[in-house]
Amino acid sequence: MRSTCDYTNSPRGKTMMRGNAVPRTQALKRQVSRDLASPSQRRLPTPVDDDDDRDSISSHTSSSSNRYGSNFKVVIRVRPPLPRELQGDKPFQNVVTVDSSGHYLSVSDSTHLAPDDPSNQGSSYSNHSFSFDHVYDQHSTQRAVYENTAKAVVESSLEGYNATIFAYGQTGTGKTYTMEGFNSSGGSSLEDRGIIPRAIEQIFMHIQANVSARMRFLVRASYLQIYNESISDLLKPERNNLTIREDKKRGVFVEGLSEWVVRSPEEIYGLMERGGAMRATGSTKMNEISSRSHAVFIIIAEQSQTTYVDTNGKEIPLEEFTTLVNSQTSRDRTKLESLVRQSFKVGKLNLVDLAGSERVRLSGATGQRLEESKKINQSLSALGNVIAALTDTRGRQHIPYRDSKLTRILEDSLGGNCKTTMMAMISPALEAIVESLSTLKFANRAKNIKNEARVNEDLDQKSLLRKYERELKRLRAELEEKNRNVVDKRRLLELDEQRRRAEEDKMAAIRALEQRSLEFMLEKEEKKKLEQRIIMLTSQMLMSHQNKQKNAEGGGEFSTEDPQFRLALKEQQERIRKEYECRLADLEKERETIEEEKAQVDRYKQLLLKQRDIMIALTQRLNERDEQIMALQDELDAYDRHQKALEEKLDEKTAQLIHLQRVTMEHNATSPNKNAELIKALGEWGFKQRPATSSGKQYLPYDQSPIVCNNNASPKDKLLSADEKVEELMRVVEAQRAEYARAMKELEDVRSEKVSVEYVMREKIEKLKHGPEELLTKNADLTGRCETLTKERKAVQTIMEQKIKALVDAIARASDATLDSCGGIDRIGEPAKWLCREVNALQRLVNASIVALRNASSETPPPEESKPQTIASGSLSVEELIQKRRAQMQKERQLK
Ligand SMILES: Nc1ncnc2c1ncn2[C@@H]1O[C@H](COP(=O)(O)OP(=O)(O)OP(=O)(O)O)[C@@H](O)[C@H]1O
Repeated sequence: MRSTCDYTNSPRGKTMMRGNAVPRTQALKRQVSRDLASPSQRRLPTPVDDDDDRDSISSHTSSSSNRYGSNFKVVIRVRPPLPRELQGDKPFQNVVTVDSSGHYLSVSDSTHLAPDDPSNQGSSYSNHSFSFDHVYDQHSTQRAVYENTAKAVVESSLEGYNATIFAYGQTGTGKTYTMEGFNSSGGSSLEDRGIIPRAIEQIFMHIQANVSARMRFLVRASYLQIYNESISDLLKPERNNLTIREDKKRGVFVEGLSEWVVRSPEEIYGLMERGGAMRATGSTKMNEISSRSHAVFIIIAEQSQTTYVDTNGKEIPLEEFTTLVNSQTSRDRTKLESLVRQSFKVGKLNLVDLAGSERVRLSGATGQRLEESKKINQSLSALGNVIAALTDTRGRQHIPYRDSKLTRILEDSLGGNCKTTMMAMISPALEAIVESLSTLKFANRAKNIKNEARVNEDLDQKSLLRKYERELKRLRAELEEKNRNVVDKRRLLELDEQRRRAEEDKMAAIRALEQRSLEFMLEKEEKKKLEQRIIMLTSQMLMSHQNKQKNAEGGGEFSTEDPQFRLALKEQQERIRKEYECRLADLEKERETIEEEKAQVDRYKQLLLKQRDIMIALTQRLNERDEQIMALQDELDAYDRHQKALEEKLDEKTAQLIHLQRVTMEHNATSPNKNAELIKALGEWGFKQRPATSSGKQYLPYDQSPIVCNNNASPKDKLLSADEKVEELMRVVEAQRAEYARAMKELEDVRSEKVSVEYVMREKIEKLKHGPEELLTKNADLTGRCETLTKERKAVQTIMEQKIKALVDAIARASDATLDSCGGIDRIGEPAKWLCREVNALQRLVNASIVALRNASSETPPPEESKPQTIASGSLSVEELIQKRRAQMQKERQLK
């Protein structure tokens, strides 16, 4: 029996030709055997006869090519036979034939038989032909699968579409291998890389090629698995049992799923590896490492594109816009922001590796594997139901997306806003023919799903990239603002520095001005002095000139015997002497004043010392007072204690007295019982009772009562009767009353004395408290006055020194002038020499008085200042000056 099923001749894959078409079967059989005989000439077996074949193929092709623009593509991949299939009990039988065009495949369960094989006669035989967007045979490489199928899907995600690639198929057919590229037999190479790593590379290559100032990208990734109908985050394993939500803006999404921003393929590989390690896998008979969960790797690529337009809205290149910006002032630049247009696109790429359907009989699953198997098959059957509902020719009805987590997550990808590619994997082995056919039929049905994909423009401003851009813009503005502030601060500091320098310059100028005016004053003074000196010298010169004239008239000889000369000289001497005496008298006066001041300072010092002593004495007295106070306090305490004791004693006595009075009164009422009571009371107080005597006298007198009397020792006549005793006691009471009054008085005295002592003490304490303060104030006053006096004294001293110096200079100059006018020291006569000596003597006197002045005014004069022969301001003494001058004049003479 032979049967042929053709799933190829239907643009929507719905029209299936079933039945027993015997004549055509023969032809197909021949065709298949031809293909197998010569792979190079392999052609697609078609259910139609040879003549119709080409037409049929072209129509398929056109039908298939029509699908090229579809948003839901279905491709098949036939994996190579596995070692377990090749080395099984039965010899391996390949049942899948793939057309060389890469769009068709046929599955035949008798392909091992030659068409003319006589053993084939009468055996059962079936053939199934399918057409898909692409069919990869077992020789197809990972690269070919990616380039021909996945690349376009990834590209669309980069254009802003939602895109999904999901691998479907029986367990062990190569889903994980196709998606990830892992080869369990080991020896994985770069060429083995599957769709996910290649997609990542493509995404980052695209970014690298397109990223610019106008184009920015942001990539983030998530990884989840659906295991036993529970969603967990593979990159955050602690996040389990996640729920699926849906909203108008985001569509269907998993709440709480972590998203990871990635900047390089390496980062994303890291995530893949981490998630892959967390994925549920297990070993089954069908697959050594079998995925027990559906895994979804999500890559979201966001991109922002900036365009610039001119004021007319026409797009302009960035360079032109930059020139425009640079030509504006900073205020106008903000207006240019309206000429910047930004668009945001968000593309989402779902890379789904489904768990494989399995027949429990074949996989040998038990226990946990069996449970997993059931759940996997359940969700895959829900996926089948969704696809069936989506492709139902009766029109769109309820789509049971909510029947499983898988269909819910893939809602957008199945019939929604997405460009989807379904990759169905099959095994070429005969033993898997049932599963392969089931997969192919499933895929064939899925071909008819229609998706409506559109670019996800981020109109709601939800994209992360937009948020980042906004944040960046804000941060940049902030940075700019801060920079501006920094600049302002720097400028402020500069200005401050300039102001400070200007202030310094101003102060320096003021100081210079002050200095200059001081110098001017000094110069003025100097000038005045010079003028005086000139006047003086002129008068001297006049005099010497007259002398010279006279000398010339008298024979040209200088005569000291001339009475007129002598008179003039004497006058001159007199005048100088008076002048010096005058000045000396002034100096003496000033010296006296200073002396007085010094004496006063000494007095103040003495006073201060006294004050200090007083202070010390006061402190000592204070201490003594403190001690006194303490002692008095102790005394007072003692008084208090004494007073208290007296009071207690008095109280006691008063009580005794009252009682005695009471007893006496009662006794007076002649009551014998009371008498006994009195006797008892007396006994209690120490009055010892004598035994009764015949005479009725039985009480010792009071002065003997404190002593217990010996009967034999006490004369009977000294004993008292009761009445006598009472009388005596009355006397005693009286005496005690008097004693009490005295004690009271004493107490009063003590009290009053205590009060007066307290009062005196308080007074003294107050005095002691305030006494030192007053003294301190006085002391401070005195110190202030001392300081002022010291300052004044110093000022006077300085003035004196200046005056003396000026005087010395004047003397030196006068003597020099005198010498000059006389023509040198050798030329002057005796009187002039005498005058010089006088001058020198005067100078020495002045120097001595300076020293005396300094010694008098300074407590510890510096040693160099105490040199008597040195003038304070100059380094030479008067004698030295004269010597120097003489040497100079001698030199001049020699030269002449
Ligand atoms: N195209 C191929 N080329 C070479 N080896 C392949 C190919 N496809 C699958 N295999 C190998 O087949 C075995 C099973 O593949 P894989 O694990 O990918 O299957 P699966 O469909 O993911 O299974 P499951 O559903 O159980 O997880 C692996 O050893 C894999 O290396």
